[in-house]
Amino acid sequence: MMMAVLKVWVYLYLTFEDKKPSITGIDICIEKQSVTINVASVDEVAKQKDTLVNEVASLRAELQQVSEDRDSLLLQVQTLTAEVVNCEELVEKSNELKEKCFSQSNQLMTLQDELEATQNKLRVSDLSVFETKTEFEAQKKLISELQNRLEDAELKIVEGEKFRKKLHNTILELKGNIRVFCRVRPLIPEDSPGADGKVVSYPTTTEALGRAIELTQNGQKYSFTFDKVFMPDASQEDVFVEISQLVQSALDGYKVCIFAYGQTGSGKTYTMMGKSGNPEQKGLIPRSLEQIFQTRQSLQSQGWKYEMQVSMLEIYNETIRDLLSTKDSSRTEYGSNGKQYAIKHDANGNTLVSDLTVVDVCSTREVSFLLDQASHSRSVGKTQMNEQSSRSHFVFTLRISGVNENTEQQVQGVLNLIDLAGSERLSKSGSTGDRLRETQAINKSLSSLSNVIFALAKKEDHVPFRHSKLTYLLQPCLGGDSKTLMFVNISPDHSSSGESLCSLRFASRVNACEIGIPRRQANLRSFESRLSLG
Ligand SMILES: Nc1ncnc2c1ncn2[C@@H]1O[C@H](COP(=O)(O)OP(=O)(O)OP(=O)(O)O)[C@@H](O)[C@H]1O
Repeated sequence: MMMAVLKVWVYLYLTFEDKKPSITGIDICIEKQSVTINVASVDEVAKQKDTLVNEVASLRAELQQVSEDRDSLLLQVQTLTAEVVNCEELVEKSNELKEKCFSQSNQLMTLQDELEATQNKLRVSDLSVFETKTEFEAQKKLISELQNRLEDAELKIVEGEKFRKKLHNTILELKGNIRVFCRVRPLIPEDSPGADGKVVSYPTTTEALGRAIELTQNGQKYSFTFDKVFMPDASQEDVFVEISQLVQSALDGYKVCIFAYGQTGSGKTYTMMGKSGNPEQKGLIPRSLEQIFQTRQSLQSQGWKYEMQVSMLEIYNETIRDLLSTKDSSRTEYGSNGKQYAIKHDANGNTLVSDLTVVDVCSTREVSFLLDQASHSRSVGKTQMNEQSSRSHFVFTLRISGVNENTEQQVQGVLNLIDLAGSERLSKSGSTGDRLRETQAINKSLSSLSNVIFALAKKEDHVPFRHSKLTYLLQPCLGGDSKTLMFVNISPDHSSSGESLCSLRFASRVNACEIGIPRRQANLRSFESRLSLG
């Protein structure tokens, strides 16, 4: 570009310099012509002059044209110079871009290398993913196989556990002992502050697991073993599962008796009745009834027809009260005449309480209604131990009479479910006046129970069943041929450790009692319209 501009300059200069001598020559020539004016004719001179003037004019015009051309070329030169500057900038930019391009192409090459390396890696990964996938599929198959095996094994365990329980029950039946289940309730807000639940512990050795309990009192540890120990986290369902077979045997014609023993507030009512309004917290009584009515339904297909009768009583201050009686006056045994509610046992070991209201029932709903009715009638008192302490022994009895139309077989079973009054000692209950009398009466029946247990454990000839209404009512369960289970309920509160120790000691003695082998009441049809209390 620079070269082009230079060339234009040189051309303009040369053109101008080229014309300059001819113009100067013309001027000289004119002067010379003037000198020779005398020689040539005026006309010729004039002619020559005109010619020269014209020539000068044309040369001037030509000069003008050249100068204009020069100006235009100068303009072009300026434009071109500006363009050259632009071009130079562009060249600079282009150089920069070239450099950039170069570095980027370098980068690109590096990236390409990297891409290639990554692609190689990807290829390798793809391969390993494929291998992993294949391995995963194999593992999945293995897991599914193991799961199936586990399910089978679990099923076998459940079956084995059922079988174990059955054998265990059979062994216990053959031994003829009263079975004892211990249940420790969780700590509740009402427990004394600072209670840390460390009073009770549970040994974990294979033979002790789920059966042993240790209680620490004044730094000393006392160990007990029962047929089953339920820790505080055991649900109502967990507990029911363990007694469901026993309940079932009432339908097979056995006398079954389950009672809950323990100090006030230890969880007896919770275990037996549970909390109403919450299906998960239903106790053993409602659950047992549900199971019995369900099984009754399923046994129909085998030709069995059952009739069931319910009675409920409480022993309060050594007095029997009929909880299902609709007449207020006849609710206690001294209501209308002193002969009411006399306890009698027949030769078959069945118990009858005279004049007690017995209601035929066909469904769980009917029994629930009766349970509500009974709970209203129950006497509930207040002591320092438990705001809503039940001060009476509650006895629920379901009599079952079954006939098989196909085999003509007849069975008579009884299910007694008993929630005993609190077993606390007088000094601790803080009772005075009426409450003291109540506590003494409760203690009398519970100490009678203890005496009966002592006598049975020692196999004494005379067992003092008649010393209290409770023991007399329970005579067939404690000394006869029924399947009897006692729950000993324990509070984990450290302030209850003394009472808990007494309860556990008593329960141990109960557990050692042999009451004989349970006898099934089954015979061929000779149907009685009313069953006596078992
Ligand atoms: N296993 C448990 N889980 C949760 N709460 C429980 C459990 N056992 C007992 N409780 C609670 O502890 C409190 C006392 O229980 P409960 O009334 O059953 O004692 P109790 O032994 O029947 O007393 P009483 O001798 O006065 O009848 C209740 O509030 C009950 O809900």
